[in-house]
Amino acid sequence: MLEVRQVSHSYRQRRWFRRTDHTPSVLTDISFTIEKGSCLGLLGTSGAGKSTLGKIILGMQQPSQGQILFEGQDIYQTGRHMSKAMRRDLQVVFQDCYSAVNPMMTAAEIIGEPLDNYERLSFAERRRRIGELLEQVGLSTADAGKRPDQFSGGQLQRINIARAIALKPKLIVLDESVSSLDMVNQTHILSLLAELRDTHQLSYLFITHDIRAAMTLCDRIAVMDQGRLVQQEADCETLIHSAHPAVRQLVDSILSEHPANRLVWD
Ligand SMILES: Nc1ncnc2c1ncn2[C@@H]1O[C@H](COP(=O)(O)OP(=O)(O)OP(=O)(O)O)[C@@H](O)[C@H]1O
Repeated sequence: MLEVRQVSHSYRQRRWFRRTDHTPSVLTDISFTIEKGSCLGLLGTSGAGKSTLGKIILGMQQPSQGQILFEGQDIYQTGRHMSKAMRRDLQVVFQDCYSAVNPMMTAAEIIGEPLDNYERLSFAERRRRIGELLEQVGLSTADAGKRPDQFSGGQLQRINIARAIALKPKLIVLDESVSSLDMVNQTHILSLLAELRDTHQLSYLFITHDIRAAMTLCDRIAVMDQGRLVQQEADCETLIHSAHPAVRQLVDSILSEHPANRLVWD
């Protein structure tokens, strides 16, 4: 469904009285595919280039080189912006659930926004769809009139997920979508995402630095280091025992949280 083909990128820096400069390469020759109904975890430490790649896949940043093929079509083929139909099929859920919403809007207005942009629904149908979406993400129709400050972080992320699935997209980029939540909420949102993937045949690109979360949700995990894809595995055991320093760093960062694996100083 999605093919990232030999993508490289460096940001341009505009300077006064000088030609535009290119910064060093942020992404180098990245290739992978995501099949329908599957979830690829994109892991890497801070600055590895994960969010840049997410933006490129979402049509927000044209890559310096390479192609993003969505259902066989290059999303940048018509210039700098992707078509409206493709934008509908590609949605995103960001890490910061509070800044992703307008604090003055109600849950119904937030979830209803993409419906208003893409579909001409009657008042009753719009209301029915919003109620259905709220229930799909584990909230209730009674929450429709509440504003963001009346929800917990976990509940508000559910509203963001409801907005992302409102148009029945084919692929959702989850950019650190559970990272700011506590462990209990993380677990709930991860199982909600798994349930939605199965019922709607959704595909996910799950961007994270948390290998545990990735192993919970993803069928395959790709690890990035300094703009390069250094390992891609479907089998968690193989990944856990990888000798690559970038993978080891991610694996060791979770193991050290377990008391039995902590260093003991005499
Ligand atoms: N708009 C920009 N202009 C110039 N450089 C940028 C821009 N956005 C990101 N970068 C640089 O690109 C590199 C990769 O950043 P990116 O945000 O993609 O990494 P990341 O893996 O998502 O990191 P994090 O996990 O901290 O969000 C970094 O060195 C960053 O400074």
